[in-house]
Amino acid sequence: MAGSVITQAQTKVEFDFTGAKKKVGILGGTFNPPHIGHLVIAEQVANVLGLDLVMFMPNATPPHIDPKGAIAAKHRARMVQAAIAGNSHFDIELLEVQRGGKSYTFNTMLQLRLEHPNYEYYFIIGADEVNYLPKWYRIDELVKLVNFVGVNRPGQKIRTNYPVTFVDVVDVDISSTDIRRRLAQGKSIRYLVPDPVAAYIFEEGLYLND
Ligand SMILES: Nc1ncnc2c1ncn2[C@@H]1O[C@H](COP(=O)(O)OP(=O)(O)OP(=O)(O)O)[C@@H](O)[C@H]1O
Ligand SMILES: O=C(O)c1ccc[n+]([C@@H]2O[C@H](COP(=O)([O-])O)[C@@H](O)[C@H]2O)c1
Repeated sequence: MAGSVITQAQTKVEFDFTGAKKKVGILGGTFNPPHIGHLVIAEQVANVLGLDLVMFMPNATPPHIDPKGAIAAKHRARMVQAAIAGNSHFDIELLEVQRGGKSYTFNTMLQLRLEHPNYEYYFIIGADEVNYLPKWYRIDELVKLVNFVGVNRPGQKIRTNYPVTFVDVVDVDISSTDIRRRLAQGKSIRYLVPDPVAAYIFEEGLYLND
């Protein structure tokens, strides 16, 4: 009897060690600044797909857009930290900020998969990025490294031939562009970003002269 209990326990430990991969979402972004839309999509995708964790990953230099107007990565990373504080299944991934240069997702995911062989990755992107996937660096190889998860975004129709899992989220019509514009015009951003992010923006005087 005791022997079989021990055998069962040993079998279970072996199964957990070798078989069960952690399901980890990644929300990559410029986060210039992070806003409620980011938090909503991360939370709802995690909930629907049963993710153990979502890593918010600020880039260093965005690979495809003119970085003019993107404030220093250290500010964007601190704002992400402030935005996710208090949610135990959100965390920050600083690999791209530490590596510097253009943040190509293919390079990042190769590195992360080497560092965490027991993680299965789900890379979350909004509809605008889903439509842009054909232009991503080494996209045909990248789709084999991660599971892409696409979410709806107001004003964006989704069209893609790439393997993307769609998760329907509550429409949140908020963008970093609009928040920067509001700040430059002296308009309120309250409830568009978490309070600690707004506090950081005002303390540091970010975006006021855009
Ligand atoms: N309101 C939203 N609904 C759905 N997806 C979103 C939303 N906001 C951002 N995303 C997605 O989150 C990721 C990171 O977004 P990013 O940091 O570039 O914010 P953004 O609001 O798109 O910024 P910007 O307006 O400066 O382009 C992207 O994949 C983007 O599509
Ligand atoms: O690797 C690429 O070619 C690539 C092209 C466009 C976007 N990305 C990544 O997609 C994420 C969202 O990008 P953005 O510009 O919408 O913040 C962010 O992690 C980017 O680094 C990556």
